Amino acid sequence: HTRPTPVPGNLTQFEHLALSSPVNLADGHARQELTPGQSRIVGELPALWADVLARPVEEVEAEAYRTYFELLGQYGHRLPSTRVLSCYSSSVAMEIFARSLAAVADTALLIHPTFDNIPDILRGAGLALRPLEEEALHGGDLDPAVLRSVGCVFVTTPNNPTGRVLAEERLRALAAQCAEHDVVLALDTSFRGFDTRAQYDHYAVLDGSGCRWVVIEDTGKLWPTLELKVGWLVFPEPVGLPLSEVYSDILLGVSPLVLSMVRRFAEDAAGGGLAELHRFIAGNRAVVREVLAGVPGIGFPHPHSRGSVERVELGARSALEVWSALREHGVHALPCRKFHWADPARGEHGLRVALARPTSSVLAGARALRSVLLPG
Ligand SMILES: N=C(N)NC[C@@H](O)CC(=O)C(=O)O
Repeated sequence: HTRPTPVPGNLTQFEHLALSSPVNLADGHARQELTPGQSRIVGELPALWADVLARPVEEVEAEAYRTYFELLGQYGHRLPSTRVLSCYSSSVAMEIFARSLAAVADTALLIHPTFDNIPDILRGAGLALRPLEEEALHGGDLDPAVLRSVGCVFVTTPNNPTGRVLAEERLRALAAQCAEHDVVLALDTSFRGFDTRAQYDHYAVLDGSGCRWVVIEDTGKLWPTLELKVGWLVFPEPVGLPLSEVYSDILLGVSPLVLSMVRRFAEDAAGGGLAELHRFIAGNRAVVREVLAGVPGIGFPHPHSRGSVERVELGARSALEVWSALREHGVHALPCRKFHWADPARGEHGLRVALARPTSSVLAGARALRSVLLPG
């Protein structure tokens, strides 16, 4: 008699359960097959190892973030005031940011919904949180009374799991409000690689705004690099946060081999790989929508999302019950309850499906979901 698995307490624990499952459509990490160009880079790793041994690490690091940032339209790293700190992952970067922010502020205004490790990390650093609904963020200026009550506005863009992108004009207006109220503006841009609408030069806008800002960039969601990735903390000096000091508590630096591999993947992406990835993800999104078409009560609340995840609304069905039924088929998706960190009930009927997977896995998972939704 096996003990029933307790319901995981956060999204990453759901994802951990999925790691060894036959069809893992839970986490937002890239698990599609390597392209031929990417496979060739894997074959180059021994040569890259020798190459980085012969070069200064700061040169390898600058080459990596320049190539990656400029692949995605971001040129502000060239500004003399810009600092870039390389971290083992975007969540490590987030932890460093949270500890630094907590040294100078006690409350953050955080986009809602979003991936729950963000509020968990911010609260873990002792910060109180207020939710910023997407509609309010995209709708126009924020309420000055709210801005006066927080030390930071934190926005995930493109957002997870909605795919909603902060448009350039909205970023400009938000940064101006943050400058006016001396509120730190923080952006988590982990999904920007999937959406060209998120690839206008954010740094040009931020640098011109006069506000204090921090951007977290992430290479880990785009390419299937077995968790070999970099999270970058990007900010202007002075930013009024002890980022460098807290960084030095956590690490000295990331592997130059990983930096160099990221640079090569970014070069391959610039040579056509990124457009191919977008087509691949769009194809997998179409598979999910086609297989589930016609199932009563099913909805796709984010029709314009281009991110590597798709939220499916299940009508009156409980996402947790569907998640359990899917597990019987060896398939894992992600119940959306915990994305709604300030109002979990709004995630009760949502299920997120990962799209950065082999198309055969997406097809198998969507078919299993259809069979669970249409029993008999
Ligand atoms: N440090 C954590 N918790 N990592 C998981 C996170 O990367 C997964 C994610 O962002 C997503 O599945 O959308």
